[in-house]
Amino acid sequence: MAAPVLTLHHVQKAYQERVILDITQLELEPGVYWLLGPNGAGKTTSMKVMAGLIPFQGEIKVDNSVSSRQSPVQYRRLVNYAEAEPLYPGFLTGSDLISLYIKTKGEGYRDMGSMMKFMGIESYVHQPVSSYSSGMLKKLSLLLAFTGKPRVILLDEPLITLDTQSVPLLYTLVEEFHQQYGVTFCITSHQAVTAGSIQLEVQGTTIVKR
Ligand SMILES: Nc1ncnc2c1ncn2[C@@H]1O[C@H](COP(=O)(O)OP(=O)(O)OP(=O)(O)O)[C@@H](O)[C@H]1O
Repeated sequence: MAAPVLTLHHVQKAYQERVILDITQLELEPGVYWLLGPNGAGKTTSMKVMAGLIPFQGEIKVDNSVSSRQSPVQYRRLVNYAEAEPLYPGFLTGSDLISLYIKTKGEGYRDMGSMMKFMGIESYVHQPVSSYSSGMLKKLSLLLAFTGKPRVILLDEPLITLDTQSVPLLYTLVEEFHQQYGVTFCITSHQAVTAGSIQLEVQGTTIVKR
């Protein structure tokens, strides 16, 4: 059995008094996970918790060493997150955002220029994001999730607004980053995710392996 990449220990998240997540222990070995569950089950909440973006009780560790609680900055460099509906200040260009991410996350596994070309965003990357369609914005946000040298990449609803030509490109990147760089993925989607071989399900307040 491979060592876990992500370990959730006594993780609890409540909005006001309502408990949304209550996970005693969950260990994710290296892999590509597809997080399933009906509307309102808690998938986005789980992603935000795992990304260290919202307050929660308990602790999450990367590689059993970097703690979301004790080393939040280092933790966030190791866990990248792409939101379901990304929002950025409209006056910034795609290039501004890419430069900012590279500055904070450091050099990536792959050259950003070739990834931009691969995802087909190089033709509009110098325009302000206020001029992007929702699909153009989505592609940019997905690309930003591949910056730096993360151990885990969380993709919340990556397929929404993505055109049919771009879906296999995303799967290729997921496969490459998993196989070549050992990145673990956790993907939420209401559509079948062919790249996701291991299924996780949000059941009640817990995440279980199917
Ligand atoms: N900021 C918030 N404040 C209060 N309640 C919230 C907040 N965000 C989410 N919730 C509630 O938490 C529950 C889980 O929401 P979440 O967005 O995680 O579900 P989801 O599984 O991602 O749903 P969907 O499939 O519709 O995207 C829902 O009942 C929702 O109303």
